[in-house]
Amino acid sequence: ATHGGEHLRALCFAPAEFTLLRWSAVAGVEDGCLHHPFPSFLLLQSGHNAYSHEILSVLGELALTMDKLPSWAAPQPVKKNLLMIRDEAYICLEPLGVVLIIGTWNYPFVLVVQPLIGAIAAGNAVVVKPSEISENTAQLVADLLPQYLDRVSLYPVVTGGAAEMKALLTQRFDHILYTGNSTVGKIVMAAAAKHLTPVTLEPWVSLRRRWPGC
Ligand SMILES: NC(=O)C1=CN([C@@H]2O[C@H](COP(=O)(O)OP(=O)(O)OC[C@H]3O[C@@H](n4cnc5c(N)ncnc54)[C@H](O)[C@@H]3O)[C@@H](O)[C@H]2O)C=CC1
Ligand SMILES: CC(C)=CCC/C(C)=C/CC/C(C)=C/C(=O)O
Repeated sequence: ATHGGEHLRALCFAPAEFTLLRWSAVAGVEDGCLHHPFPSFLLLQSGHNAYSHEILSVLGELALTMDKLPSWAAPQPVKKNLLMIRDEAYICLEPLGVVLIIGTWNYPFVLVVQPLIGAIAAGNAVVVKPSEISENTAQLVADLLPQYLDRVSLYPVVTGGAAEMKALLTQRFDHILYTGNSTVGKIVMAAAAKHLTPVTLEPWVSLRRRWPGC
C-alpha cells in the first residue's frame, strides 16, 4: 500500500464529494444485481432482507454523506487562548491515507460499501477486500467499483482468501476496518500493531460456511 501524500491531500473533500455523486450510480446495483450474473445476496437472503440491508442502507448512507459532507468537511472554529488572540484558529480534518476494508460473507455488499463511502468522503484511498466465501459478491464488487468510481486506482478491490490477506497484512495501512470472526480479528490486529495502525473491529464467532451461489 502506498500513501498518496500530497496527492491525497489535494484530493481531500471537494473531489470526494464529486466522487460520491458519481457513486449515486450505485443505485444501478438496485436494478443491476437483479440481472447480474452473480446475484449473490438476493439468492442467499430473502429478497426483502437483501433489498433493505444490502441496498437501501447503502443508498441511505450515500444520501446522508452527500447531505452532511460540506458541514463535516468545513473547518471547525475553536476557542482561542491568549497566545492565539491575533490568530484565526480552526480544526481542519485531514485524510488518514490508505484504508483497508475487510468484509465478511453474511452481508457481503453493505459491509464493504458502507465503510467505503465514509472512507472516500474523508478523502482516503481504500483497498477493498470482500469475503472469498461470498465469492460471487466479491466479483460483483470488483466489477462494479471501477465502473462507478472516477479515480479507480485509488480504490482497488483485492479478491481471494487467507493467502491474499496474509500478503495484504504485511503492508502498512493508515486504518483497517475488519468484520469477521474474532480469531482472524486477532491476526488482523497483530498485523496492524506492527505498523501502529489503528483498527476498527466488528468481530464475533465464526459462522464460516460455504453458500452455493453466494
Ligand atoms: N459486528 C457486526 O456488525 C457484524 C459481525 N459479523 C460477524 O462476522 C462473523 C463472520 O465472520 P467469518 O465467518 O470470519 O467471515 P469470513 O469467513 O467471510 O471472513 C472474514 C474475512 O476474514 C478474512 N480471513 C479469513 N481467514 C483469514 C486469515 N487466516 N487471515 C487473514 N484474513 C482471513 C476473509 O478473507 C474475509 O475477508 C459472524 O460471526 C458475524 O457475527 C458479521 C456481520 C456484521
Ligand atoms: C437497514 C440496516 C440498518 C442495515 C444494516 C445491515 C447490516 C450491516 C447488518 C449487520 C447485522 C449484524 C450485526 C450481523 C451479524 O453480527 O452477523
